[in-house]
Amino acid sequence: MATALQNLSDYDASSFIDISEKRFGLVVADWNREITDVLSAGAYETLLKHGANPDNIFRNTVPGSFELTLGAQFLAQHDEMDAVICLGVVIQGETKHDDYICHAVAQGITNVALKFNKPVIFGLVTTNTLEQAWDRAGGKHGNKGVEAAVAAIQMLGF
Ligand SMILES: Nc1c(NC[C@H](O)[C@H](O)[C@H](O)CO)[nH]c(=O)[nH]c1=O
Ligand SMILES: CC(=O)[C@@H](O)COP(=O)(O)O
Repeated sequence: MATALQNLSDYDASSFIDISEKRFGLVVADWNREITDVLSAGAYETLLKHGANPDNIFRNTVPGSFELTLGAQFLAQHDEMDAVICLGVVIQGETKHDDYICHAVAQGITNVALKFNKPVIFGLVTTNTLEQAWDRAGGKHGNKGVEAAVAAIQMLGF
């Protein structure tokens, strides 16, 4: 279902588990920082809203979305880390570079989740335009950071 038909910030919290003792890593790309900061705030506030302890949320910044995978692995490798949320914004450029980044990050994050057998969430905004990115960072389509935090909570209750 396209994001235009499913607001990223709409969800049903009725089945959420107690996350007060869960430890979350936030890995945030510094590229497009003015947007990724909004995604990060959305994820952080959603975790707190549903009972996470702020002392158990560990935010780290990486240079760009391509580095999200290694940043996620740095955190996921620790047994005490329960879930990792990766947040970035890749906006189509003049070349195919954005395609390579997005595909590498999607596969890389999947590999880290499978390797360490824990939720590693793909919170990557992959758009054609800056406007589309803002639409998914607190705009008309909601906040991808909220969606990513909800996915982490839901997977911890799997
Ligand atoms: N163009 C975007 C990038 N590019 C940088 C890469 O992610 C990476 O940091 C670089 O290739 C060095 O390894 N990153 C984004 O997050 N968003 C973009 O739109
Ligand atoms: C994907 C990006 O925006 C950046 O890494 C490269 O853009 P471009 O393809 O215009 O060089």
